[in-house]
Amino acid sequence: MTFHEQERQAVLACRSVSKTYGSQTAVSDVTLDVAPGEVVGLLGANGAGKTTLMRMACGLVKPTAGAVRVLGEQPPYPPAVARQVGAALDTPAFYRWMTGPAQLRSLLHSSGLPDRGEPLAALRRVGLEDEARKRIRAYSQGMRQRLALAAALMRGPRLLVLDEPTNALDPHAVVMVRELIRREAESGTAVLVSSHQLDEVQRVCDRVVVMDRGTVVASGALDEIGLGGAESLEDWFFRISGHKGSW
Ligand SMILES: Nc1ncnc2c1ncn2[C@@H]1O[C@H](COP(=O)(O)OP(=O)(O)OP(=O)(O)O)[C@@H](O)[C@H]1O
Repeated sequence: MTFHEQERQAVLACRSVSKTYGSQTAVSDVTLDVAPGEVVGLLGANGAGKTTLMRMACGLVKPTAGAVRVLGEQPPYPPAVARQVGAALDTPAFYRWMTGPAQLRSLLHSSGLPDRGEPLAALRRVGLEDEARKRIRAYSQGMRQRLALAAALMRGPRLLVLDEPTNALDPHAVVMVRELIRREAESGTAVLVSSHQLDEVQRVCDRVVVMDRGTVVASGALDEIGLGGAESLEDWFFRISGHKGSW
């Protein structure tokens, strides 16, 4: 497949993307595709550039150089494309006085969409149906994280961008999120997910991309990166990054 055919097939295509903040390079010359039905894990130490790359993918941060495309369109995404992007990034901004269903409904309305039952269905998918009457200010951190996931899923996205979706979750919720991500991918959604939980990444991702100080230092399909014998993704990560204990 040629480079251009590959780009046409990808839901998300990042081409030589960089982002600098003053003299600080957050992301440098990253090229990355995510195809329909593929789950790509973004790995790397704190400050490696994962969140910045994900923000650029969602059109929230403008690249200093290079191009990002979702479904062939560059940011700012037209509404028809923006609706196909579901994102749960670091600290979601919720109206804390609202209930979960009211918050999700308000997100639908702000994009000009009616409520056809998506908010309650999404809350059920993340196991928050019993919290429907509670105001968000009374949610635990894990509940807020699940609400962010519900918001990302609600509109049936073709691209799902999840920044550390399980970091505050209890073990049952971690399994639920894993199954949910796999189910989304099986239905054709392209998923880009960052995580420091390498055992989870190994369970859920088809391919991993490792970033270090803004650049991609390794990448590959999980069945191709040569996890030797009993080697885990964690062992592989430390072997290729050569700085055990730094994240
Ligand atoms: N708005 C900003 N202004 C200045 N520097 C920034 C900004 N956002 C990110 N950076 C810097 O860019 C680099 C990459 O940050 P980023 O948040 O993308 O890393 P990360 O891989 O997501 O880290 P973590 O694993 O801790 O979430 C860091 O050095 C960070 O300090």
